[in-house]
Amino acid sequence: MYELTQVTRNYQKGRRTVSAVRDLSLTVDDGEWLAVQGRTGHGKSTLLHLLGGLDRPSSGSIDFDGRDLSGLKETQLTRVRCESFGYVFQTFNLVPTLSAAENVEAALVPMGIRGPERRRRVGAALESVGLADRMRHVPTELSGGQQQRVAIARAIVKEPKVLLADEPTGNLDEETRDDIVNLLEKLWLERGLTMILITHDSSVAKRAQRVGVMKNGNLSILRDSRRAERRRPEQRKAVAPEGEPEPAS
Ligand SMILES: Nc1ncnc2c1ncn2[C@@H]1O[C@H](COP(=O)(O)OP(=O)(O)OP(=O)(O)O)[C@@H](O)[C@H]1O
Repeated sequence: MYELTQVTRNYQKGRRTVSAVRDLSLTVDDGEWLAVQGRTGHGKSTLLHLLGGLDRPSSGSIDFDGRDLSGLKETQLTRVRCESFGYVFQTFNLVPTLSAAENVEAALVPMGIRGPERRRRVGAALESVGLADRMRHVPTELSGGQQQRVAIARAIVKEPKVLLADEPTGNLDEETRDDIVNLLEKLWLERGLTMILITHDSSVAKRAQRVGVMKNGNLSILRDSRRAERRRPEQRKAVAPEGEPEPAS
């Protein structure tokens, strides 16, 4: 799915060059769930933006399903973003004047999906996040957890291959956090998504198949239970103790 080779993303801060991501090489399997932890300012969001085609590397390549994202023209990249990637953010990023259904629908407009098919997909997406009865509510009429569910519906309504989530539970209380992680896991399993999730919360990260830590722009893998899970998927939740760091692969 993803093959990152020696990816670096530099930013200019006055005269100083900051390498937010530095010489990072990483492979992400089709259908895997990778959690990324790390202290603030160590490049997690920058990595997620690069994976989602929202930003381009200063050097190195990001191969996604056989295409180097860094070499695509803007129109091609927009298309890949639109069709293949769903995004979920800490602050939900819903349009305040639009209803839940309209917020979800907005993701389908650039894809040219119209009429009854659009309505069907919006209804199904809101139903799959448990909000079929809140379609006409605007964000201020919804709780934080419900707003994040709308944002998740907006991400999955496109039927993307990849779900990229930046601190999706960062603004939620513990109980709501667990509900949202359960929902993300259900969608990941049901839809065969590749899921890459940034979190400061170890109790969220431990639910993933693979956990990495970003430090100074590079990623070290702390735990990898993909092989064990492939053998015994029904025991997924039973696998897991944290291991020693090893280089990203
Ligand atoms: N657009 C930008 N322009 C300049 N510097 C940036 C930009 N985006 C990120 N940086 C810098 O790159 C470094 C990594 O930032 P990034 O947001 O990726 O970290 P992070 O690990 O996601 O942090 P947090 O947990 O606080 O979100 C920081 O030093 C940040 O100031």
